[in-house]
Amino acid sequence: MAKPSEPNRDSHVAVLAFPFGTHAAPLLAVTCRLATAAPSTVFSFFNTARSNSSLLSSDLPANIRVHNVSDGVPEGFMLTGNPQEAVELFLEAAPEIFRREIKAAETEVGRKVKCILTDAFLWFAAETAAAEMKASWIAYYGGGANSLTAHIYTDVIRENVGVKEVGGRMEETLGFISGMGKIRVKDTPEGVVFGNLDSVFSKTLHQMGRALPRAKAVFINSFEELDPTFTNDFSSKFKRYLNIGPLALLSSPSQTSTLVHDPHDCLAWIEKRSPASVAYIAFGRVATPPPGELGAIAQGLESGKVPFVWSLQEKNMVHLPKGFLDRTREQGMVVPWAPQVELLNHEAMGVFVSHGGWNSVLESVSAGVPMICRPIFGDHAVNARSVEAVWEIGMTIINGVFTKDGFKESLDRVLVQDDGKKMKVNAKKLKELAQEAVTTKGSSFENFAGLLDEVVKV
Ligand SMILES: O=c1ccn([C@@H]2O[C@H](COP(=O)(O)OP(=O)(O)O[C@H]3O[C@H](CO)[C@@H](O)[C@H](O)[C@H]3O)[C@@H](O)[C@H]2O)c(=O)[nH]1
Repeated sequence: MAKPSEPNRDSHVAVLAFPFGTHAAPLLAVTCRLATAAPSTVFSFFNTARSNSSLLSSDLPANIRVHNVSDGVPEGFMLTGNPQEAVELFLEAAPEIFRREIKAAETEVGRKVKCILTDAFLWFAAETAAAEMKASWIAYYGGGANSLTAHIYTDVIRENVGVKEVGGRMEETLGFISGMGKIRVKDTPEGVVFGNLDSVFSKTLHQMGRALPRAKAVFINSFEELDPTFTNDFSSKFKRYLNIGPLALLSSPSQTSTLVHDPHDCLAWIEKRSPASVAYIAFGRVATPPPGELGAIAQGLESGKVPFVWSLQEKNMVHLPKGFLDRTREQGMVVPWAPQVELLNHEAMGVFVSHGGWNSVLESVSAGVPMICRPIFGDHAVNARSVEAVWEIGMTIINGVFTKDGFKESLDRVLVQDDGKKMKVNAKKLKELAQEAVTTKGSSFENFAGLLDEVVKV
C-alpha cells in the first residue's frame, strides 16, 4: 500500500493510529494537513488493514505512505466477539508491532524517524519507541478535553470519591476539579472509579493520564473557546497543548474538492424538507443501542411524525418494527451510511440524536445543531452531560434510554418547545466561535502552525 515518492529532505514522521472506533480517520485527516504543509517530510501512517479499509479513500498527498500492520490477534486465535478483547490483544502486541514496522519503514524510505505522532491511547508504544530511536513523541487525544480531564485526574477523582462502594456517590459532582463542576461521578468513563479498574484498557488509560505530560506536545480535535478552563489547565500541565479543530470545518468534503460520500442520496432527500425540521440519528461506528431501543426509536419517530435520516448498520435493520420501513417511506430514510457532516450543515437539520461520540458532538457543535444524547460507553456520558449542562445545547434522552414516549417527548422538546429554541441559540453561538477558531486569525489556525512546527522541527 506504500505510495512511491521521492521527497528531497530528510525528515520522516511515524504516525501510529489506534484502529478502533473513530480514532484513525481524524488522525489521518491531521496527517494529510501536515503532509500538505510539509511536502518534503515523509509521513509513514501505520494502521491495521481493517481500519485502513474503512477510511474513505481520497487522494492522499504523495508524501504519506500508508502501511497495513498486524491487529495483534495471534494466528488461529478465535475472538469471542467481545470488542474489548480485540482492543486488548492489539494493545498488548502494539509495542512490538510498531517497533518492527517503523524499522522497516526507515529502511524503505531511507530516513530515520525523527518524530513519532500517535493516538494518545498508544502512549506506551510511542514512548518506548521514541526513546529507543531518539525521536520526539507527540500525542493526539481523540476525545474532548472533558474526558481527557477525567483521565488526567483519575488519581484525584479516586482519592476524593473512593473506588469502593462508589455506587452511593454516583450523583455527586466533581467540583474539586476545575471545569468539572457540572460533571457527576456517573458521567466519568468506566475504569476511572467504577467498572473494571484492572482491565488492560482501564490501566492503559489511567497510565496515559500520567504519561501525557511527558509528550513533546498533546493535541486534540477541539477549539480553545469551547472549554477555556481546560485549555488553561492543560497549557500548564503539558509541555504544549494544542486545540486544532474542529476538523469537520477544515477537512469536510464540502470545504474541499473531495467528493461527498452519499451512496443513498440523503442530501437530495433533505433538500426537500423544511428548515430545522429533520432528526438525524446515528451512533458512530461501534456503538448501537440494544434491539428493544431501536424499536422504540422507530415508534417514537412514527408517532411523532418527525422527518428523519437514520444511519443504521444493515445487520441491525432486523430489529425495526414490522412494516416500519414501508410505512415511513415518505417520512424518512434508514441507511447504512450517511454523509453526517453535510447533513448536519443543511438548513433542514433540526436535531442530532447521537450516542455522544466526540467526533459527532464536535460536528454538531460546528454545525450549530442541538442534540439528544443516549450515551452507551466510554466518553459518551461525559460528552452528553457537557452537551446538556455545560454548553446547554441539547439534552440526555428522557429516561436515559429510548422508550417510545420518552423519545417522542425529547424530540418535541428540542424541535418545538422554548427549551429547544434556547439550545439552538447556544449551539449557534458555539458554531460561530468554532468557525472563528479556524480562520487565519483564529486560535486553531495558530495552534496548527504550532503543531506543524513541533512535528517537523527536530
Ligand atoms: O453514517 C455515518 C455514521 C458515522 N459517520 C462519521 O463517523 C464518525 C463517528 O465518530 P464518533 O461520534 O466519535 O463515534 P465513534 O465511532 O463511536 O467513536 C469512538 O471514538 C471517539 C473518538 O475517540 C470516541 O469519542 C467515541 O466514544 C468512540 O466510540 C463521525 O465523524 C461521523 O461523521 C458518518 O459520517 N456517517
